[in-house]
Amino acid sequence: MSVSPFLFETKGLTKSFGGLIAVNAVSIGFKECEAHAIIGPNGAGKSTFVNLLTGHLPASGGHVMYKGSDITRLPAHKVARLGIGRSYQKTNIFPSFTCFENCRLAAQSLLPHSMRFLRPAAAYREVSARASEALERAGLASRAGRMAGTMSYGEQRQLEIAMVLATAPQVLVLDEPLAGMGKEESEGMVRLLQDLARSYTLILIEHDMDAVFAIAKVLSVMVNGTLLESGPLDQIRASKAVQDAYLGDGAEAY
Ligand SMILES: Nc1ncnc2c1ncn2[C@@H]1O[C@H](COP(=O)(O)OP(=O)(O)OP(=O)(O)O)[C@@H](O)[C@H]1O
Repeated sequence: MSVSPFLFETKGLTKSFGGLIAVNAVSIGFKECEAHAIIGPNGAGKSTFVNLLTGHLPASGGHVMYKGSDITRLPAHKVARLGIGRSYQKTNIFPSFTCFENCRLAAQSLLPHSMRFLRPAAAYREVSARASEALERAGLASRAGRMAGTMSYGEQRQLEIAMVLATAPQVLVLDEPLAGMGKEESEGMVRLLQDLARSYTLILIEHDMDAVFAIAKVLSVMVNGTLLESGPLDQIRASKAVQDAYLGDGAEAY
């Protein structure tokens, strides 16, 4: 039996909503510690695809493989516990809690089973340490005691990333992390994601093509639920099919 070169992989993944096939037999491989962006016009099926990847939606067909195991039927909380962290298009924080408390809650929610046997004080220390590390990694150490809802929009999106990091993931699945950000905030987020791409497997949905080109090493292009092409940045940039369908004259419209 051949060993897959991929950490995370879909095989013929399909999702229908009634008569609409939102994701149509999509097979994509994600290598360890590689930044991989999924791009495509509105309605191409990108969010549905990552919802299938992370167990937030049940697949109609096909498979999701992680470290050689079939995880297609696992619910979202079990997928998360395997080390697949996920952020959402909309901010998902508790605004009246501090940044530290938000991260601590995130860390606690995915406490590994092994840690459930720790005494409460030791578990509290471990969870607090994870929360502090995550804030530091996301560039928010100085904001630990700040009430989340009083921060700028850009910092709230950074906090969301910190909350995912607090769950000690190996894979980060980020759905439009730059959405709604101004120029300066976007630049800060790109730097953060470039840094994270050095230690995590990053799966990114993003419409900002400058950001995608600055962060991702591999691109997969979806159009109308199907995978048009998947490959290294230069291959996708040079692809006639991709230019015609997506990156051509109208690319900036997305
Ligand atoms: N829960 C649902 N029920 C019915 N149709 C849905 C559902 N979720 C998504 N769709 C449809 O599936 C298609 C793919 O949507 P999806 O949100 O995955 O696209 P997308 O590429 O993420 O778009 P965007 O870039 O605008 O976020 C669209 O036609 C959408 O209307």
